Amino acid sequence: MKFAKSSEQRGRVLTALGAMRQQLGLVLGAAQAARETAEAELERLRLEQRILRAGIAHADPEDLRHPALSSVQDRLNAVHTAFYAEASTVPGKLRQLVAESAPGAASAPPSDWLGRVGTGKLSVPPLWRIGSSTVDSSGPFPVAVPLLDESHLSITTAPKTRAAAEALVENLLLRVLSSMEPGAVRVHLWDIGQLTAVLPNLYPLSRTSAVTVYDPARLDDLLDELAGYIRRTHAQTMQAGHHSVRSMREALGQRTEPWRIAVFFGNGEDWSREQLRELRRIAGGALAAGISLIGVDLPTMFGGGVENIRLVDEQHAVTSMTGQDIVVDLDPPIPAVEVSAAASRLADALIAKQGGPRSFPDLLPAELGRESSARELRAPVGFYEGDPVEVVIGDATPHALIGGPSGSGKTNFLYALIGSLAARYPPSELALYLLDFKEGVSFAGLAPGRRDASWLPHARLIGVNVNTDREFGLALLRFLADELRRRSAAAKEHEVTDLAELRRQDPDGHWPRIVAVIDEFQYLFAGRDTVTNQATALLEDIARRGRAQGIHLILASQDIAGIDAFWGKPAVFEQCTLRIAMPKARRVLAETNNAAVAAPKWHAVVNHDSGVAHGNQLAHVPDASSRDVFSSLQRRLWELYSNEHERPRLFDGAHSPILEHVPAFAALSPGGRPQALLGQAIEVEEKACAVDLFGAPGRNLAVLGTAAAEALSILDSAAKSLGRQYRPNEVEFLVSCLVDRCMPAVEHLVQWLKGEGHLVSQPQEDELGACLQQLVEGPTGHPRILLLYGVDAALPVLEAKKPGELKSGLDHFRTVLKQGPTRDVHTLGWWRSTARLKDTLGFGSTDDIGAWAALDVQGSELSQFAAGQVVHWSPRPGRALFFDRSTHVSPEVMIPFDRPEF
Ligand SMILES: Nc1ncnc2c1ncn2[C@@H]1O[C@H](COP(=O)(O)OP(=O)(O)OP(=O)(O)O)[C@@H](O)[C@H]1O
Repeated sequence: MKFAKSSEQRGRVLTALGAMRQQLGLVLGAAQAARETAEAELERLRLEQRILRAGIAHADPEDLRHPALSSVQDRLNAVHTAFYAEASTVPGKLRQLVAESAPGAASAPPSDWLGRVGTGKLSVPPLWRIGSSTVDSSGPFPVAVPLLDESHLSITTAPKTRAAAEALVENLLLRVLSSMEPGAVRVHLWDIGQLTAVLPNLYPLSRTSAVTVYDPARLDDLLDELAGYIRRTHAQTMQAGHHSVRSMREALGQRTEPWRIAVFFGNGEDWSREQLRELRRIAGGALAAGISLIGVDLPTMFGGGVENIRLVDEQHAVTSMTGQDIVVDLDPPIPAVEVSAAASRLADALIAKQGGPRSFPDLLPAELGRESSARELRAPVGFYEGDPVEVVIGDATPHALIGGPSGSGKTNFLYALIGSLAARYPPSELALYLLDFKEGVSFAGLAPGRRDASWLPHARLIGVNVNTDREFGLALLRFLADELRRRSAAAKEHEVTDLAELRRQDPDGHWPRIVAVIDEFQYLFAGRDTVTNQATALLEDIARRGRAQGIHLILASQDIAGIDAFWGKPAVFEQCTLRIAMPKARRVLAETNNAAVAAPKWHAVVNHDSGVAHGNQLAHVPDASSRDVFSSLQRRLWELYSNEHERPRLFDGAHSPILEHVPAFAALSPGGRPQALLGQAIEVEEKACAVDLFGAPGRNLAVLGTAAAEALSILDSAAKSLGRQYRPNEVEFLVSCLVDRCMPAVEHLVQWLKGEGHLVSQPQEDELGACLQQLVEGPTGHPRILLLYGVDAALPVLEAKKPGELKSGLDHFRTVLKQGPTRDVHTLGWWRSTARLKDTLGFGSTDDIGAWAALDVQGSELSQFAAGQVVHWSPRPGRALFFDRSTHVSPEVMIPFDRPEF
């Protein structure tokens, strides 16, 4: 049973194996057959190839005997017939294609369009006619080449065909300029050999922006311009999320930039390696920026898309569009007079459209305050050939440097910029801090004035006449550095790195971009002193870190002086990547960039590339600073925003404030810790310098120096401000004046104090000793303020001891200074020299004078009263140096209040 089963199994296996063998045989047989067929086909194709190469007439006799010949011949005959059947339809198809792709002036005969103004706006015809060709009896068909947005063109001439090449280019340009609306296309012409004009018939257009002719020696200028333009447009289109000007135009449905055609007439000679490299680079990026290049006899091939036209003779050419075998009959040149007349008409149309020279209102947007500054600030400052030229303050160009000699229009430029920005961004998006170190009041009009009550709502601070108050510049820088820190901290808290992100994360925060304009900023560095050192450190910090936090500097100066000021401070200079050069400005742009030398009056070279030539953009800056021009915008902005925004702080170095007008004085009232106001602090915020008179040793004040008006002002404001903090009969002023010419002023103060209901006693010189003794030895009682004018004059009397007495008046005075403050007796005294103060204090410590205000006293004399530190102080009228050891690290400059003379 078992045996039967296994033999059955074996039989099944053998059958299966047999079947498989048969299948394999079949497969192998088929493979063999297929291989033979393939080999025969290969043989046939090789034969076909040989015959095609040599032609049947010259074929190898061996091949003519080849068994596959007849099948090869059949196939070739079939292809031939099919080709000619198809070819007869080609001219017709081409006619149709050109009619569709090259409408109007792009292909029609000149008589149809020459002299008419084009209307093309958003798109350009893809093809442009250059001539025609004939291949069969069906007649000529048009030959057209791609250009704008599509391709570059490379033309090579044969001997004696140069004029034909020029006519070809001229015809093409005329077709383009006549198809598109005025201003839509700009042509740049450069010819290596032409010392007169290139394409002279187009000359009428060269007085407009439509055609610019470059001097043969200034190829670099053209290359720089094109490279700079490509760079700018690239940045702009990428930022807007597009890869080319064309896609941006199509997406936006509006033209943001004109098309450009740059024509280079070479002569086959070599260019410098650098120029060739630059040209190839330009060719690579040009089409995306809307630039087409036309090269005639150039020693290089263009990168990017290019079509070639090779002139065979004066009327004929072959092109890469049509292939080597088709000869193109070039369109005949248009008569010169007709070209000139048409060019004039196009030029007139463009000029009419551009509407002549632009003025300040043309810089302003249709609606005020619509832009957001989250990413950057962008505003036009002028016009080039009718088109606006913008300034961008943002990531790549966080800070600006403006230079130009006196009278070249820097201030006017600043007004144009400020106006254009303020009109676009509301004050919640843009805060301006404006400082002018010039002797003058350039920005004063932006603050409320007597003639015009309006102010610029974006301005937070306006500093004028600060030429002698370098400390005010320092104060502004300190303020900006503090704001920088505040913003950095907020950014850290929200875990973001820049202003745009911070604003996204903190939509309710108030984070405007801050623009600080400092005119004649080099004053900050005028002197080898602490102001210069501190200003340098602060400026570097702000310049380096301001970009991310939306704090921007605009530094203006009369060129050399300003640039020299950067010696040893390259960080600031390098961060100012936006350069504005007024005509004849030197050293604002890169060393080899001479654009400012050639800039006409009332123009500026705007350069966003650290002054390198390819970044040059020339702009005519409209008059923004003459009467009523800026102020009419200011009034509109003021009407729009002044309700929600405070008026700017005006710091005018030429005018000292009046005590009674300052907010710190108005805020004083009885009840707190008494505070003597001495003058105005040189700070961004309006703030007074004050001494706290509390019950601790040293809470006395010494005024030092001979400048009587300032000394009187300081003591006057100290007394009046203290007076405001006591109720009637609460405090006693003991007033003694030992300087005759100051008597009337002191008397005036005494009357004022009495009028306020305060107790006033006026000890005479010979009573002073006894009075001082009384203050020390008598009962404490009510607070007393000792006001002593010209203490030094009293010293001889005070020093004298009365017979039988152990202590002199001076001894009592020293005790008053030492112990008085803890007994509610504070001395406010005026010494006319530091030596006399030293004499007064004797061997005692200078600590008893806890605060002082120095007038015409040299800094070196003051260090002993400032804990031994080096004191930099060059006395100047109307200013004092103030130090309070309980609050100051180092002394600060102060402006004594204005005190009417008697
Ligand atoms: N673009 C302009 N169009 C018409 N007038 C202008 C223009 N720019 C400046 N001006 C006029 O020229 C004069 C000098 O200009 P501006 O005060 O701006 O020069 P500046 O370079 O700031 O000179 P300085 O450094 O001496 O102050 C002013 O009277 C101004 O009105």
